[in-house]
Amino acid sequence: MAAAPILARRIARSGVLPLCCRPPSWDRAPRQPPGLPLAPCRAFSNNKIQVELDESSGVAMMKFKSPPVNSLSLDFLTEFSISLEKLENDRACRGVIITSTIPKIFSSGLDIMEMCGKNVEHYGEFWRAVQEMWLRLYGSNMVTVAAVNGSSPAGGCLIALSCDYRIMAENPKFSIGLNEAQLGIVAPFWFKDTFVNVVGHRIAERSLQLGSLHPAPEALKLGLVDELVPEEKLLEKASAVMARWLALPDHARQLTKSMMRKAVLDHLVAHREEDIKNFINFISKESIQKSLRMYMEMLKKKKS
Ligand SMILES: CCCCC/C=C\C/C=C\CCC/C=C/C(=O)SCCNC(=O)CCNC(=O)[C@H](O)C(C)(C)COP(=O)(O)OP(=O)(O)OC[C@H]1O[C@@H](n2cnc3c(N)ncnc32)[C@H](O)[C@@H]1OP(=O)(O)O
Repeated sequence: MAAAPILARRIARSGVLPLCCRPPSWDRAPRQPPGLPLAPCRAFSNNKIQVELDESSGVAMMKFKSPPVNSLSLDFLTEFSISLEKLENDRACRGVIITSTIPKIFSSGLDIMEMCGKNVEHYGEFWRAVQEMWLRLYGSNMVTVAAVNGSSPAGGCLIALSCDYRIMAENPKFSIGLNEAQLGIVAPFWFKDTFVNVVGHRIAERSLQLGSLHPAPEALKLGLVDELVPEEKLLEKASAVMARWLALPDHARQLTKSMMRKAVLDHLVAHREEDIKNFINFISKESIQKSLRMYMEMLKKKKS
């Protein structure tokens, strides 16, 4: 466990080469000729994320398993970035499906405790890890499909928004959205840009100002998710969608993805340090700390 902060610092300081700056790895996994025995499944599991790569299809299944709510702590974010990096560098992997092992929760977003009562150095390290995760996921050369099998507020929604395709369980009790305004905080420009790129400016403006969490059927209407399916069919559907996307030549799809996302990625890459300073200044304000504490109390009261 003591290695985690060191690892976090290492990965955070190493800098990321997002999609737009990396040479595309074209046609990564050759299709296995029919008749050969199935290629083995390779798995690696850290504390909070479990990954299984099926070499015959080139598809990895990434499952969040950090109870109680898959909150995005510094350790979680570090594991997430490392897992993405491993898959990105693995020529056998062409796509990743992201889902959760926790019933009813995809991810509860950034871990609020990482933003409460800590020192400036910690805030900087944490925010760099949030940036790193997004740069890797939004800039990934792989096909990324989010199988959203539970609620997905704020940072959880950002993960889904950063994928190429979103399928959500059709349970109206599950909601998704960038609800930062409800916590008295502000979604940074790159959360906003990712949201706008998915749902368009007007819907994003209204939803962000109100800090809305949209129940699954509403999320579908807004285009925030691409389809709803019964929960038990979610992974089957995600695999079918993945197969359709992987049927295209990798290089054409990757260059198209890069063209669509480059401006937004470049914006953060060019302003990374300034963005970290803004976060530190913002989150260190006593009024913001008070809002976050009140929000956490409200969450605890809701339980009792
Ligand atoms: C112009 C100037 C601009 C400058 C801007 C610069 C920078 C930007 C600044 C800040 C940006 C920050 C961006 C933040 C993004 C985020 O992601 S914030 C997190 C938002 N998340 C939420 O609001 C979710 C809150 N949680 C819930 O709604 C529910 O917990 C749930 C996920 C729906 C699950 O509900 P349920 O199953 O009923 O579980 P509980 O509510 O009982 O929760 C269990 C325990 O987990 C704790 N917890 C829940 N969420 C979080 C979280 N995100 N972080 C930490 N802990 C969390 C909860 O308190 C319970 O704990 P206990 O068991 O009571 O100890």
